[in-house]
Amino acid sequence: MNDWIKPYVKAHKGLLILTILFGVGALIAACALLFTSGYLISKSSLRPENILLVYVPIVLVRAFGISRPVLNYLQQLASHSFVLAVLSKMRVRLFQRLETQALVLKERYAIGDLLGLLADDLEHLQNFYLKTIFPALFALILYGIAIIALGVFSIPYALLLALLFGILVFVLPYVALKRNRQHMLDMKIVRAELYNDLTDAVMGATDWKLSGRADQMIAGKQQIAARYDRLEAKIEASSRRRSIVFQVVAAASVILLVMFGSDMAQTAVFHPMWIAAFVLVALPLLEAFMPISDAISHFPSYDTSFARLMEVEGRSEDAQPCTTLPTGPYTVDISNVAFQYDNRTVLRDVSMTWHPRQKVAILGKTGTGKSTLGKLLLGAYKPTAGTVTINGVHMHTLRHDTSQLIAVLEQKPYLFDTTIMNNIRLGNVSASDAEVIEAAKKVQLHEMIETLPHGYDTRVEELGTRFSGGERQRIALARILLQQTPIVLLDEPTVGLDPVTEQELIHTIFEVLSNKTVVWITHHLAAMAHMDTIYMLENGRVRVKGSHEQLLADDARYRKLYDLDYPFD
Ligand SMILES: Nc1ncnc2c1ncn2[C@@H]1O[C@H](COP(=O)(O)OP(=O)(O)OP(=O)(O)O)[C@@H](O)[C@H]1O
Repeated sequence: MNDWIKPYVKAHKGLLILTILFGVGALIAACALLFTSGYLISKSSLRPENILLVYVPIVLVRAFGISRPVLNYLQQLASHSFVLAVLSKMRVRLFQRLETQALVLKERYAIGDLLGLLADDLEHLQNFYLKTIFPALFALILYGIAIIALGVFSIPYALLLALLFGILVFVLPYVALKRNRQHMLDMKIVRAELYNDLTDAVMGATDWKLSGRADQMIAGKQQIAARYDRLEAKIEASSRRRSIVFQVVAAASVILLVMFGSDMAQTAVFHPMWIAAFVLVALPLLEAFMPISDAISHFPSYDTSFARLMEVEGRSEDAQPCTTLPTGPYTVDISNVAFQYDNRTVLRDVSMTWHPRQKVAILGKTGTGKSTLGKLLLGAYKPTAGTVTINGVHMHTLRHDTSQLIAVLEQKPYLFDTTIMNNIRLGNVSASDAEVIEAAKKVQLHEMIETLPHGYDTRVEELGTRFSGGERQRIALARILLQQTPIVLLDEPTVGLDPVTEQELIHTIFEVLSNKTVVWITHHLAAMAHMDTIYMLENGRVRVKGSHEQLLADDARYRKLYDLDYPFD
């Protein structure tokens, strides 16, 4: 937690000091306003012969009346500037940590968890300062000043007031923290469950509807929401009970100050005129103490927010990043690689070397570790044993530079809800319109785009639903052409396409990628004739390797698979 607070507090010390000065200043001005007002009322009630006799308190009331809101405003300005500056740095830090895990994000976090992290935890931390730390700090400083000020007149009264105010400043917040700790933690868990459940429900809404169980899904959500409401009601009830105790102690403090005033007046320490002044000061003091208990009771939820942020940090790649990108031509070397997920070995002793412009297929049935090998190539994971290098540089040390060397075409490329032009330009944001059109022509999309109502400025709706599978792959392929990487990784890019569209796409892919290294991950043999080397994986090992013709001739298993895919060849 310290790690997510200390550096920011240090970096914005100036704003923090200003916040404290203005905040305490505003509260002192509020006390002084009521003090001088009390004096002014008492003095005026004695009918001073001349207005000049109360001239000074009148000016002071005006001065404090104006300075209080001004200082309050300045305090808000400084505290919000501090919080916004800190939050923006925290946000950048969180995004940077998530970015290093981008390729494995979906496997590591549920989408609801991520939303909770970004929307809830981070935003929530602004309350940590604005609603908890600052008010508690101001109240504490004011508590000290009030007791010292009273101690100047009477030590016993100061001690008694220290005791009463102590209940408000220390005991009630402590009780609130103790009693609400579990409720707050439960609330955080239920809220995370709600986020998770809702994202899951939205993603799977079609399936709920089609299975005729939409009502059941809604009832499930209502149950979680009801649990959340019950927890909120419990916290609310304990806040009400604390409020009653607060009012009783506050009343006792006012009575104590009345007694103090009259005692002082009787022993002629000061004139009875000052009694009202001392009593009225209690009001802004009590107002400052009021929000502390509620604020402190939220501490456990900040704790969990910090814990989740630290967990993300702990999971981010800890390897030393490579500082210089290797220069081409590029050879990829996979040497004796093994990989485990949670102690379960999915790749064993895998070795391959891919030369520049080589066309390579990683073939194997579902679950043999093909995609895992792809992720090792992209540097998303560090191998458990062995190395994956490009011109001698370990892939997992390349981090975001990987995208300069390897482009990826997946089964379902994501199309963003913007124009086709922008969607293609994603491959290289500095590409001109002419370069985008050139790429679209190469992947044979240009004519289709020209027929759309706004041509290249036609918007791709969310998830790209207006395009067919083949068209989406071509848009993604055009992106890859603009990205200009020497290596392209294709992970089942033609799955789900009809055989004619598939063959047309394969033809385009090999035509436009002829001068690049192509790594094709698949369980199906459609593109094998274009490959220089095919590696057949089985149970995480390379069972056999060779060209399409060699394997057809020498490997019965390969031949059988080919016959299943293409029975009439
Ligand atoms: N993040 C993960 N955590 C734990 N196990 C995983 C993870 N990702 C994959 N696995 C497991 O590792 C094995 C290999 O998975 P991988 O996705 O690499 O196989 P694949 O050959 O690409 O399969 P497919 O063709 O179905 O995509 C599978 O048994 C899978 O369940």
